[in-house]
Amino acid sequence: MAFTTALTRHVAFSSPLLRDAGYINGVWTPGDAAAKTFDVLNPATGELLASLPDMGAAETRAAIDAAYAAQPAWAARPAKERSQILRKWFDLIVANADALAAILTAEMGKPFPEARGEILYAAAYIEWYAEEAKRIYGETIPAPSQDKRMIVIKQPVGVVGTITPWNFPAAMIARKIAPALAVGCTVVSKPAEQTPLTAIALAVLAEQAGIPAGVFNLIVGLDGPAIGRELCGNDKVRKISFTGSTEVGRILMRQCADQIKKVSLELGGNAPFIVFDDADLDAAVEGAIASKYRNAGQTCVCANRLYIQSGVYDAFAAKLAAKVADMSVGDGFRPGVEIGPLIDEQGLAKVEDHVGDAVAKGAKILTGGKRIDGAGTFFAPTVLTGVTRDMTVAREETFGPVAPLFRFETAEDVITQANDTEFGLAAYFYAGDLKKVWRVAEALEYGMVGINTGLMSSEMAPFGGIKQSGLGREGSRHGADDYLEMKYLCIGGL
Ligand SMILES: NC(=O)C1=CN([C@@H]2O[C@H](COP(=O)(O)OP(=O)(O)OC[C@H]3O[C@@H](n4cnc5c(N)ncnc54)[C@H](OP(=O)(O)O)[C@@H]3O)[C@@H](O)[C@H]2O)C=CC1
Ligand SMILES: O=C(O)CCCC(=O)O
Repeated sequence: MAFTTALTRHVAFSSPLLRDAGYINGVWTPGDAAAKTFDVLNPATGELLASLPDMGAAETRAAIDAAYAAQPAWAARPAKERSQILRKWFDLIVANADALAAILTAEMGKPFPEARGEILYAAAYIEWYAEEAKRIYGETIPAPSQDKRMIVIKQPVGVVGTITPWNFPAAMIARKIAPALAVGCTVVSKPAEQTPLTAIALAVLAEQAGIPAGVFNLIVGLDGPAIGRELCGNDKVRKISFTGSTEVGRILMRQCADQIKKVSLELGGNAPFIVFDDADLDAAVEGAIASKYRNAGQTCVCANRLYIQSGVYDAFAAKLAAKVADMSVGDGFRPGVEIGPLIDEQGLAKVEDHVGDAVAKGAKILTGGKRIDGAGTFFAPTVLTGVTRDMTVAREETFGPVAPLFRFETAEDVITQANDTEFGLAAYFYAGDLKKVWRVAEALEYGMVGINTGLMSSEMAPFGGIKQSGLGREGSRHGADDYLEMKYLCIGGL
């Protein structure tokens, strides 16, 4: 049986959106590996949700061939037509938001309202790039002589391979596929093994929207490395777009080097969240909760290190701990739950390890600090004080609901500490003084800086990092550039 009653109990109304297959060249196919399957579990209960075909390199190759064959005709369509098809996909996703959110909560664990928010966030990227499809402008350049004209046109890069993580099973796919399809690329997409069902449901709606066969292909499977090797090594694929760990990003970049394949990488973070003495403290606490505990702390832009200036350290810690202690933890389908399970045992073990290391080196637990016994992979939302830079939480992304509070004295000192990491994705700070706001914003070595806010993601803004947090930007008008080649035309003899 492909889908279990544990799944249909939650998502019975959305079963028309589910298939127990990958999607290659417009056909739902179990692939050559039909005999092999893999299990999708609900992290809140440990229950089996579905068994899916475990596809690998052979199916990936078939999908690449289909995408390669479909690409010229897709690119040749007027931009307005591609735009209208994407717009229809957006409309269908919004119309099915509850059903999609139920699938997402069942396989990933985030609370249902948060899952619904993610579905609408994912849809917003599709809407945005449906609009941008019509605005891929070139340029004319004043020529150095009268007999010439110089023009730049933009063309799609070709077939794109996307590899995405489990923490945003809808949004990460949407923000890669939408710009790719909008500008005329075709796609072979591989979702994380923990969360393939949301991807399948999005593909079902893509088919209904009229996205032609071969334009969007989906491979589901356990063997990420084998699928990745095929995507990176196959010369019909012209670009890889990846979101996930820095470690895997590095592997993919190396694998793409042989063919000088384009890469977009959205990798790990180690976000500082700084609260200065002159900040609005209540707003800073709200911002810290929004940034730190969103998705149970499992986002690459979650605050990872909270730096609090001495004058407000104790007051901030007390206010934050009081609110965090009240957060409701549980199955994401239960009304009122704010923190769902972590994705799996491995994720839970990493969080336990970070807290254990901090406590062993002298940190104090104000609230939380331990796993919650039971079937699911739950960790109590935690606040740690007395945290110092020799602790693992200072260097590594925890990816869990743990707020470690560091104390600092001066702006110069905190900027040095905040920048003392190989990562450079997101940073946040709360301050009142305008001069300080500018100075600190400019000094932070990050791709994105939230100032007096803990949430800044939007399809309208360029999302991405510097240093070892990645290459390229997703969202905004800049996000389309990652899927375009520039071609210079020089017309002579005029
Ligand atoms: N930037 C971000 O948003 C994310 C960061 N992370 C960070 O990474 C840590 C580990 O999480 P994890 O889920 O293991 O992240 P990974 O980077 O391992 O997984 C992300 C995606 O990459 C695939 N993948 C894994 N190995 C390869 C490979 N060699 N070649 C091609 N694709 C591959 C995975 O497939 P499969 O699922 O089949 O293994 C999945 O689809 C987290 O604790 C967190 O710190 C994790 C997720 C997202
Ligand atoms: O962790 C991630 O990579 C997803 C980022 C979510 C967001 O867009 O804010």
